[in-house]
Amino acid sequence: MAAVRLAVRRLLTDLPAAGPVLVACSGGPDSLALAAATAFVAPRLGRPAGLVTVDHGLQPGSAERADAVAAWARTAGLDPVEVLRVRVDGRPGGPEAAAREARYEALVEVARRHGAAGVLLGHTRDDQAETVLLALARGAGPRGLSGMPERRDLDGVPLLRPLLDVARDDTRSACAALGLDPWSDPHNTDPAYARARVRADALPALVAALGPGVVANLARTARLLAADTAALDALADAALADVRAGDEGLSVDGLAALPAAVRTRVLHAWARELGAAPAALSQRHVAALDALVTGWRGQGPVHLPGGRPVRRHAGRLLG
Ligand SMILES: Nc1ncnc2c1ncn2[C@@H]1O[C@H](COP(=O)(O)OP(=O)(O)OP(=O)(O)O)[C@@H](O)[C@H]1O
Repeated sequence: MAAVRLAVRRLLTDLPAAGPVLVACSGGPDSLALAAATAFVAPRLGRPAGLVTVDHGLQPGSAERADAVAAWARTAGLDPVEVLRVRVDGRPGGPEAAAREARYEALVEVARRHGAAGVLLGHTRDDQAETVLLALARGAGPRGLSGMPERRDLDGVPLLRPLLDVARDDTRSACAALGLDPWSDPHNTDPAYARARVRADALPALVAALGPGVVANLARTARLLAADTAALDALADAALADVRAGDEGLSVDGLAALPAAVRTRVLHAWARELGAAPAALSQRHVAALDALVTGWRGQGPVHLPGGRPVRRHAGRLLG
């Protein structure tokens, strides 16, 4: 419990914005331990704290579970406490992605309504290690290997992850020590999901082969790469401003003079500006844009996701 409380205390002490924090709680062990720690720590720091639980309506008994989480939260002194019932069907993508999208939409709405300083999520160090391993396996670049950020703004609402350096075993022990009975999400153990297989098989195999430090080390790699990625992103922001050729696209000479790591980030940012959806924009698109600069042999336009063509003409990239 001490580790979880300390992590929450650190986050709340450093939080600049006024207003309540809202714990997003599924009823699972990680977010339940987070909610319990927040209920303890926040009043001592003079910070109002509430809880939000989302009922996706996808599993039998989900409404009762959400109500039980909310009832517990009220007894723990959290206020406001809200159960948000969301509709998941009719959204694109698989059911998991649709549920996540609906959940984040609802969390942002409730945070805005309460003028919240942030929404607290229960991702742990183990979740971070799994994320890094999954990213490595799909050949991700430094951004993917940076894992989940400790803080990110979604539509102006800070999403905060205070437990990224807390072991999952600690959240489980904290729940046990408090006599809480967390809910087990069947998806977490369903081998149909890559993350569940990493959790059940891949990470334990790595720990067995390389030692117990592996989980913390993977999370550390994420932190190191997050810092480097942020620095490169800042350089790329400045470089994009430098290579703009007025309204006439980007200067090829300016782009060619940049280090590749900065240039590909500039091209990625510019493609997003031109309307390419980030999720659809792959390394392949960016490599094709880069080839217009560094591998020029008179090739035709590059078609960004969404169909917009980018061509090279008279020393410029035009979108
Ligand atoms: N139904 C929900 N309602 C509110 N918040 C949720 C819900 N589901 C997930 N979250 C938030 O998102 C975080 C990550 O959820 P996810 O299901 O990916 O992870 P988890 O490791 O199973 O977490 P937990 O043990 O808390 O369920 C949770 O810790 C919680 O903060």
